Amino acid sequence: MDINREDYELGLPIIEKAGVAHKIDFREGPALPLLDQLIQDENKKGAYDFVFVDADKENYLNYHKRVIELVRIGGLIGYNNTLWFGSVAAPPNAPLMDMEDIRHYRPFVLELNKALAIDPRIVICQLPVGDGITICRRIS
Ligand SMILES: C[S@@+](CC[C@H](N)C(=O)[O-])C[C@H]1O[C@@H](n2cnc3c(N)ncnc32)[C@H](O)[C@@H]1O
Repeated sequence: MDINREDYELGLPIIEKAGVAHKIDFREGPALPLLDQLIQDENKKGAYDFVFVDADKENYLNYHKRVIELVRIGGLIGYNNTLWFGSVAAPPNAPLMDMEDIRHYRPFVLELNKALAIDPRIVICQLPVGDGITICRRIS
């Protein structure tokens, strides 16, 4: 899923070169209504092995509420940017807080991180690579 087809097409040559294009069912549009459509379909619930979320940070928690229903028990969900350039652990007066994007999205990433940490349906692992990826394994 991506709101922007051009972003998907950017990676498509690599997907084709890897010989896996036939596995892609690309959906263009905002992810929230697309996910809502998917969870209406009982056959899609618990049907996915792995979901990777790397889109608008404002909606990460909304994505989690839906994606948790789609991934199977034992399956994985990855959330990108969960360190948000280190800002999630930085003091409010750290120089990086002067950057508009960092300041704006930080509360959403913090909200997600806190919600994941106490969600009894998953166990989580924070990978401090790149901008931080939280891997969640659904356990119930
Ligand atoms: C940082 S890019 C990551 C793309 C991909 N994961 C990659 O690594 O190539 C973020 C993507 O989220 C998409 N995006 C932003 N808001 C979205 C939304 N509401 N619904 C679906 N996709 C969205 C953007 O179009 C963009 O392609």
